[in-house]
Amino acid sequence: MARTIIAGNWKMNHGPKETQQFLSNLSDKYFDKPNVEAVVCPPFISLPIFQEKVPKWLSSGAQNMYFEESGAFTGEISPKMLADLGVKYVIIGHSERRGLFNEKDDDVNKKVRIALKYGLIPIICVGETENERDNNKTFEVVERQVKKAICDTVKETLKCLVFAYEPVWAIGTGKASSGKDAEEVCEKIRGVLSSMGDLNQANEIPILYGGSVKPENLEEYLSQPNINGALVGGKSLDANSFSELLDLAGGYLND
Ligand SMILES: O=C[C@H](O)COP(=O)(O)O
Repeated sequence: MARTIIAGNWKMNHGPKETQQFLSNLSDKYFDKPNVEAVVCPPFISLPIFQEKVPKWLSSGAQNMYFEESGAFTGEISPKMLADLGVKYVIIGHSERRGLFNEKDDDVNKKVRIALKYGLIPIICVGETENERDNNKTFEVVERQVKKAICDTVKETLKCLVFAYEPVWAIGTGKASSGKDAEEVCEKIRGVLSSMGDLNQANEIPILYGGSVKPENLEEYLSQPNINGALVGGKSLDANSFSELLDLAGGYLND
């Protein structure tokens, strides 16, 4: 059974000062829950202060990275730099990277492979646009994204991956997918993973849902057999709502 993860993606929000404030607000609110792994992915510039102040029960992630180790790549951050800083996770292939920065399946694959080389756990984002959904292309798109993201990775590394199913139309729109619809796609993702490795390995891979997750709808996703947590944007920015999500997940899993 895959572990449960609640991961916050701050996107381009919270510089070092706000990061410090967030962590100090969070420390008054939340206590370690052994059954839920909590992750926050701040912007690059806030990662050092986050690493310095983060409580033991909270893990860090980057929101992106480049697929080369070093060199003349102005403005980029390498996997080695993230690993040296002690960052644990890295989001790869978020739809904002794919859509706004023209990131292709092939780039995603290169990033996944080098992340694994440096011991970073990739949170690989997949998901269809509204137009693709309207044209019944959801399964086809997601299957392609999953397969391409991990092609040429060794079978043994499958267990080091995390996937996030984020329908593009649900991100930041307040138009969350229903639990049932998200489950169908996450079940499909697990099936694809199983066909590329084996069922046991596939069952160990956390598959998160992302897109307008909030305390009011979290349980709808956690109650699905193939959804193992959430990748949260807006509601992870504030220590109150983020800790509420963690508490709800911890409480739900204990019931
Ligand atoms: O990475 C997180 C997702 O893009 C979801 O963002 P959201 O919770 O603001 O819809």
